[in-house]
Amino acid sequence: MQHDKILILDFGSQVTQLIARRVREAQVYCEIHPNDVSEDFIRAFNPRGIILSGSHASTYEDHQLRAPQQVWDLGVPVLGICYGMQTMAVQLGGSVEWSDHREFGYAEVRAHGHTKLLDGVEDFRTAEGHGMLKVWMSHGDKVTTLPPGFKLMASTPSCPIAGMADEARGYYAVQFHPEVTHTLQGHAMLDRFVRGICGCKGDWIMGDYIEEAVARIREQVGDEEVILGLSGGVDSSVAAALIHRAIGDQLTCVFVDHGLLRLNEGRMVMEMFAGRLHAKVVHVEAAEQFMGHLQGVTDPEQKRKIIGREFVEVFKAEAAKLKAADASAKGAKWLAQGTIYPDVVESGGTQTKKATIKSHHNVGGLPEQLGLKLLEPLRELFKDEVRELGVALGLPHDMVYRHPFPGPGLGVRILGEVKAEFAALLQRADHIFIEELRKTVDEATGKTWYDLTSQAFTVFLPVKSVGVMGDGRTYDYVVALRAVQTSDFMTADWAELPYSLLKRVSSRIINEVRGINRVTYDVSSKPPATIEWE
Ligand SMILES: Nc1ncnc2c1ncn2[C@@H]1O[C@H](COP(=O)(O)OP(=O)(O)OP(=O)(O)O)[C@@H](O)[C@H]1O
Ligand SMILES: O=c1[nH]c(=O)c2[nH+]cn([C@@H]3O[C@H](COP(=O)(O)O)[C@@H](O)[C@H]3O)c2[nH]1
Ligand SMILES: NC(=O)CC[C@H](N)C(=O)O
Ligand SMILES: [Mg+2]
Repeated sequence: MQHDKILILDFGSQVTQLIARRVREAQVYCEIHPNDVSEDFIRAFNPRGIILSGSHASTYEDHQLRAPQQVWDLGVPVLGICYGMQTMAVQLGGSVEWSDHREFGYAEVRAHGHTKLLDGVEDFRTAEGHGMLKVWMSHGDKVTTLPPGFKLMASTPSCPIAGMADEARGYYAVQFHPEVTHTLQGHAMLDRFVRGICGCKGDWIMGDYIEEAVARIREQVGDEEVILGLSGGVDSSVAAALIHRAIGDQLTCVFVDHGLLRLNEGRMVMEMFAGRLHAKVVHVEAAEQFMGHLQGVTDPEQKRKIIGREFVEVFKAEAAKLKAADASAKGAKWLAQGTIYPDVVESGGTQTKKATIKSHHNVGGLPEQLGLKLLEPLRELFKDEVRELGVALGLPHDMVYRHPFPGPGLGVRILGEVKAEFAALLQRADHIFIEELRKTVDEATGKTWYDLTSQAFTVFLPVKSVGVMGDGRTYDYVVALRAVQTSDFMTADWAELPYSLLKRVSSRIINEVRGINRVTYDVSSKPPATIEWE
């Protein structure tokens, strides 16, 4: 199926991904590519419209950072946002200047004249009858001369040209950021642009996408065998359900129990996938192997490396077994992964060198060592689209809306040396915390505290403290509860859980988990802390 497509050219803004999110919410397919893609690429992409993102750069300092000429030759509508507006102005004959008045944050913008983009889109009206918009601004430079053919579309007192349009050519530009949620009508504007102005149909719907994805997987894979690392997390579960829908028993899922999973996780995953979906799942009991190699190791990075290495070992062994068991000696030719669009965007192009805070581990990097081709059916989707797809595939809501769980599991939630007895205590304490979060409804929003937090878990501290229970002295371990709210996991705030909830969790853990006599709550944000403790 051919979808109508929007091309987003990225000039390096921090919020380019959000443009794509908003366009997808308007049910229009779009992709983000670097601003300097080749003209052939643009022609082949065949967009119905193009959006130019913001940037940290200035047009009068960086003379190379421009939209390719093809953008203006293609004859499709173009929307410039912030730097995208400034480069549009400069490239089409207007001008941009440095301004001593920087605007950062909330602003009120007045709409001028009638344009297809802003007509009827407003937050309030002034006494004089001007339509006003509440927006988010982040700029120092501004357009000072309109390019020929353009008219004024919006202004603020300090930025007289805050929006401009050449409607005959379908060119629109705004100095503010419609992609961030602080711009209240931003969603409406982007929807207007992609559907109303570019004429995209709005055919990007997850329920319909299943059929298309299934056909594509069948075509790619043919009659070959696929293996997939199944973690019970959202991405790998949805990938498994989708691939299973496409090729049935040609898919073998490998679920590795390293002894560091959540309570009852192994049973839950097997019931779901083997029991309900009738997918082939190999349940690898590898607790001894992982625990054996972790014995005596206390350094967090070393623990992560060992766990990553053992994942690879298990996979190699399972792939070899599969090959040996296959009478036709074909064996698995494909490794499926739950890679999603943010993974693709974050690992592509414009990344700067960053310090290693911790080495995240999953089974990425496997294909080279295994000699398998890579199957990544979710690589075009954002997390919430993956979730919608999961629901459309019939996975239960609770599974699809789970908090993420790191590959190394409880291995990075037991500080210092990992021991089976610590894991057993932690599993039970964590289970109580999650159960109470799921049960407790916030009156103001009507949502459970599980849904109001992005990630919540319990950390085991290998220190003992003194307590008193039933008139006797206890000398037992301490756990910390952690609950955070975040949209991207790059920064996070600790969640302001109700005291009554914390009280119930604490008293249940201390009463029900013998071996723990003290519960604390982690009140650190990221940064400077990280979400996990190791
Ligand atoms: N216990 C495991 N057994 C098999 N594969 C695993 C296991 N843990 C992690 N993986 C693999 O590592 C990948 C990356 O893990 P990651 O936690 O980023 O994603 P996820 O578990 O699929 O989803 P979520 O982000 O919701 O936890 C998984 O998709 C899965 O293929
Ligand atoms: O698949 C994963 N493998 C890992 O090794 C790993 N380490 C951290 N995380 C998750 O990443 C997010 C950010 O965590 P940090 O603030 O602790 O770095 C949080 O959601 C963490 O749970 C991992 N996920
Ligand atoms: N966010 C942006 O795109 C800013 C563009 C430009 N550097 C300015 O400050 O005006
Ligand atoms: Mg996971």
